[in-house]
Amino acid sequence: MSNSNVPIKKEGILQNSQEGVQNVKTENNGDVSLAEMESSESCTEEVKTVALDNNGNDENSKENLPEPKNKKQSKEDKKKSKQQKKNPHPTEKTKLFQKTKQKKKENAVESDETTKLTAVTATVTATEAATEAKAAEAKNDSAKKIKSKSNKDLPHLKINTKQNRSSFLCCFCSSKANRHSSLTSLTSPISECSEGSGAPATTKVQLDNLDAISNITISSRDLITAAILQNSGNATASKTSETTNNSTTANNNDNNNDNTNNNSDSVNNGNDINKNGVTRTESIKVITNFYPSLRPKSPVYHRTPSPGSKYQEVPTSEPDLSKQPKRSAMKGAKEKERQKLLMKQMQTKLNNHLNDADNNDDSLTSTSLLNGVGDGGHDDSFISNNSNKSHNRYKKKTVTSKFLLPDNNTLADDNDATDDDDDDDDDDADKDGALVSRRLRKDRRKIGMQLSRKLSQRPSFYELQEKHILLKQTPEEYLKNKEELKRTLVRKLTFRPTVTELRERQILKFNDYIEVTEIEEVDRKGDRPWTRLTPQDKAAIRKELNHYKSTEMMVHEESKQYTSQKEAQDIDQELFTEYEYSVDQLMELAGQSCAVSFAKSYKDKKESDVLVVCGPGNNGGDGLVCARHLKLFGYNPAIFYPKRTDRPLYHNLTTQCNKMEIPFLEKLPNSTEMSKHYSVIVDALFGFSFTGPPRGHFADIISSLISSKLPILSVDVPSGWNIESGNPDGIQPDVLVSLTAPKLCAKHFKGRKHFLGGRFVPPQLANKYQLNLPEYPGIELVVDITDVEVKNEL
Ligand SMILES: NC(=O)C1=CN([C@@H]2O[C@H](COP(=O)(O)OP(=O)(O)OC[C@H]3O[C@@H](n4cnc5c(N)ncnc54)[C@H](O)[C@@H]3O)[C@@H](O)[C@H]2O)[C@@H](O)CC1
Ligand SMILES: [K+]
Repeated sequence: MSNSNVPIKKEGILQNSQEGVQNVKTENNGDVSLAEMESSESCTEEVKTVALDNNGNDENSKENLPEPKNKKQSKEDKKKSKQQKKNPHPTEKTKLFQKTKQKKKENAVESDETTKLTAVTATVTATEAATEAKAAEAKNDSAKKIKSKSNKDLPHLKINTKQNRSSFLCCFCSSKANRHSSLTSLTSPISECSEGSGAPATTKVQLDNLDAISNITISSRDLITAAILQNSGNATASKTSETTNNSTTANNNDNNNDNTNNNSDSVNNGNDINKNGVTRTESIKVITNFYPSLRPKSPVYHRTPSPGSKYQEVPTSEPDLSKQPKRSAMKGAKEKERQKLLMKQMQTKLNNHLNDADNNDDSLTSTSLLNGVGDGGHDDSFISNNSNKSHNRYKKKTVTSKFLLPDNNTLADDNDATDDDDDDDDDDADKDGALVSRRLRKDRRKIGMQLSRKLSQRPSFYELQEKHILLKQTPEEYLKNKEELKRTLVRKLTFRPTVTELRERQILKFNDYIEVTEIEEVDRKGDRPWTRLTPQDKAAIRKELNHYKSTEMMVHEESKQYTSQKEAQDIDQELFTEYEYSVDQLMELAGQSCAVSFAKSYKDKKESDVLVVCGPGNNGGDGLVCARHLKLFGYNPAIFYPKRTDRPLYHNLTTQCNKMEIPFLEKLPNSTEMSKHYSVIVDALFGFSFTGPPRGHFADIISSLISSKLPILSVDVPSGWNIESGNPDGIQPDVLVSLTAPKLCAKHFKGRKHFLGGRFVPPQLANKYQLNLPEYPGIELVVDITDVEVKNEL
């Protein structure tokens, strides 16, 4: 059975190269040829692949070209080909080639001492010497073709120079120590391995060229691919090696007849066995970081050369597909609980760490990072900083770590599998560990700041109470406060004033009783139906009522001859509305009537000073007009006008007084000064619209007027009097000038003179309201009614 029929794809796994990528290749001619791809600084990330078809041929090479070579190598190959043509003895050629490569390898060791390598174990067996000549010829032909092609166009191994870890394992020395030595010094010939004594000379030639493949980095994906392929290849080789030893040898002989197939097979079939019984095996052990399940549980790579056997058995190990993860990657029902638990642990640990000094690396290294707590916890791997070895293995996860967790015991299994390999990288692990520590510290600070900021933004206790999230009081306290409030209100109700007290304070006003008397029936049927009362009808009704009230009706004695305040206001409004008088007209006549009454009353006080006190209403306007006429009559008036009105009428009246050089007092003199400077006071504060007790400063003004003891002439109504009942404690004017008609309160006037002014009331209106006004004598504007019995006052 020919191994060439097994489509095995192999990649040279190299690491950490800054110099480029190189390829290892064997030939079926028994001689080991190394096709080195030229190193180039510009292609540190370049990926070179080898793609093989099912026949084991290189798909990338349409012409099945051999491995690419640089010019220098091509020249060397040319020389070797020439030498082979001249002296086709394979042994001498191999020796020369080995010497050359040994020198190159030593130079590479000096220039690349700091390079890290992980894992590649390769054993290559050579074919029989009889086929070397033919293979050399084929190689020579291939090298010529390569000259015309660039390296990029040639078939190549897929090698990524990204830094990563892998294991390099010597198949000849399966022991830990020797593997270690092979890893740390890949450039040294494998023949130096003490336990690789079983390796034939041809193998030494192959491994001597490993210096060219040192220090090359591959990606994780490549490592995984290589691991899978390598494992399958090893398995295939192991299964077939024992049973097909002889046939394999024959097959190799067949392959020698085809140079192109030889080239491919030499790369592909690392487990091929030549007829000398030397096993050609490459073993690659790859430790992947992201797919632990792909790793063999017990990675044992044995080379167990059987005595007398021509091949080497390499046991393989399959990935344990039945292995279950410790935590489910799916978001299950318990996922939230698990996340809560992790968050609790994280917060506890963070609080402890935040209290520690930032430069305390030891405390940091006692923590672990947990990935993906916030996003579902898909990655449950932990990093334990107690072990620097683990840092290196998990450094990629550290970059994406988000939270700290106090857990460092989850790497037991992984460490078991990699302890031996990680011993080789202690120095690197220290550096990586420092990086991880800094990263951890940075993440920890960032998380700490975020949490601190969130904590600082949390609502306070009182805010929660205001938002009714937290109850301000317990239910018991609420009921207790409610009962207390109820008792307080009931106690206050018991202290409320009685009806009598409210009546005394004039808060409640109502009649104590109603007297009902029987009267004779009155026929009120008219000649025509009453639909709308005319003013004459109203006047007739009012007259009838007044007559009835004054003669027959059993009413209060004071109400028999006087009308109400309401009636006086109605007459006033009717003058303005029905008779279309203006206020100016009536006010001028009213004021003039007051001045005439003043002159009639105080004939001996001409040229004396008169204080005219004006209020805010029309009664005050009457006072302004009176003052102007007093000025004209020869008196010396002064006006105190504390509350002025902005209406044009009053503005004009004020202006007129000013033009008449009547002074306006800014301040009312006290009673003493008032009595000293003035002879008479004209009271024009309030008229018939006054209600209630005087408000504001008017009470003091009225008191001052009373205290002055000066004679007071009141316009229409003594200010501060109740329009119907008067005020015995108020102003007691010397002269009262009633306008239009005497008001009910005029009954209480006990002064010296009582005049009726306002000779402007139309007779119809007087008749309407049954005023029974006295006749004005002659052309007088006023009539003295001091001694006249007034029957119908307003
Ligand atoms: N048809 C008539 O009888 C005429 C009446 N005239 C005069 O107009 C007067 C009526 O004028 P008004 O209707 O403007 O009334 P008032 O001149 O009597 O005064 C009303 C003003 O006094 C204020 N006031 C009322 N009660 C108060 C209180 N307790 N404390 C403090 N301020 C109080 C009111 O707020 C209002 O500004 C009559 O008395 C008379 O002097 C004349 O001007 C023309 C014709
Ligand atoms: K008055």
